[in-house]
Amino acid sequence: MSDRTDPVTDPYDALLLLSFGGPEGPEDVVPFLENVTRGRGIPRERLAEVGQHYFLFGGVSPINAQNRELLAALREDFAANGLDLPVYWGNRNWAPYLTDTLREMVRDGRRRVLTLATSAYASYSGCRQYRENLADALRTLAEEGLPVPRVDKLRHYFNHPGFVRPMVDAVLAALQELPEDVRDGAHLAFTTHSIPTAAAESSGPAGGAYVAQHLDVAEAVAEAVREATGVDRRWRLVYQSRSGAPHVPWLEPDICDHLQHLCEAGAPAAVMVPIGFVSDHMEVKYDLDTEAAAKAAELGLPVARAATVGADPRFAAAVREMVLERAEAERGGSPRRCALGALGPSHDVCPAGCCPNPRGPRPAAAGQD
Ligand SMILES: CC1=C(CCC(=O)O)c2cc3nc(cc4[nH]c(cc5[nH]c(cc1n2)c(C)c5CCC(=O)O)c(CCC(=O)O)c4C)C(CCC(=O)O)=C3C
Ligand SMILES: [Fe+2]
Repeated sequence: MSDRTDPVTDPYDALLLLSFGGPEGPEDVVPFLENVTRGRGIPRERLAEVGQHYFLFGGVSPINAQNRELLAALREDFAANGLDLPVYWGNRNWAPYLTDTLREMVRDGRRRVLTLATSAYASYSGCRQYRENLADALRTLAEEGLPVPRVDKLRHYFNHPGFVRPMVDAVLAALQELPEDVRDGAHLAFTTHSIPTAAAESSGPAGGAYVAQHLDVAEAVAEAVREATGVDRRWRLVYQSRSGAPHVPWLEPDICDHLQHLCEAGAPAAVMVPIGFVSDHMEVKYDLDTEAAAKAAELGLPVARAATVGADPRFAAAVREMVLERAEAERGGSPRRCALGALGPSHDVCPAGCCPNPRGPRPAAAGQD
């Protein structure tokens, strides 16, 4: 049992890396998809199609390996900087399951947990859904008669320099992969997960945060790439991985339609920049590297795909900074909060009603409601 905290991380006694989870073999695919889509009204055909994406890669999502790497990077960074804060990992939809991890944490004596979600932006899917799953897991612990830890969540880090700068370098590296004669004319296609337009409109404390945050990041990355290359490239925020029923409007344009449009408009090349994904997910491996790459090949449009941030040491360092910053704020101090772009640092605690659940209110942890 631990009953002490490191003074610099006080009041926190653990960090929880909270992720989506993904299958690790063919037999996991269907149960994983059932976990993800329970009660969501996803059409059967869409599920069969998404299952095929996983089977194409041996039923293995890249997300778990990426999280293991991030976990190792965080532990290494904390140790190298004298931070005595244990890091645990739990997922919403696959093993290691969040509830099992929290049970292990309370058995280890952890009582005040700070959460890092592998989703950088505001939205129901990217924020409140994580908080609802935290509340469900905490309720299970209470039902089992276990101590219930207090759980907080780190602010949205989409605009943290430790998240943005690796993306700038990734774009510069992707540009180098393009043939030299089309490099300067290459468009930047910043891409993120599409969500229902209604969810986009209600995202964040005042609405519209999902798109506004992505535009802020795209602008900051495009500007840094312009400074580094001396070339002012055209850019646009586009979407991918649309799901749901066809009659429900989701954010558009889709990356494939955008590539078609670029081609018709005479663009010589494009770099796909998956700013919406913290690491390589199936959406990156299939929807971009397989589907969109095939579309580009069919169009004869040279494309490159920028790497995701993943376990970049600068991101691990950013997490450490945000942990220290939040701990200081919890102790009543006023820490400096790093942020690039125009929006400024995000709130520490989601206000009541932020990123509402489209199916109606449910208990959510780590926020004002
Ligand atoms: C905004 C957003 C993120 C980014 C933020 C974050 O990272 O959290 C994200 C991440 C992810 N989404 C993932 C997988 C899936 N998402 C689905 C379905 C949905 N996603 C949505 C949104 C998002 N999703 C939405 C509005 C739906 C419709 C159903 C619903 O309202 O819930 C479905 C069902 C099949 C389908 O319809 O596609 C699957 C299998 C994986 C794992 C990938 C891997 O294995 O590598 C990851 C990281
Ligand atoms: Fe998703």
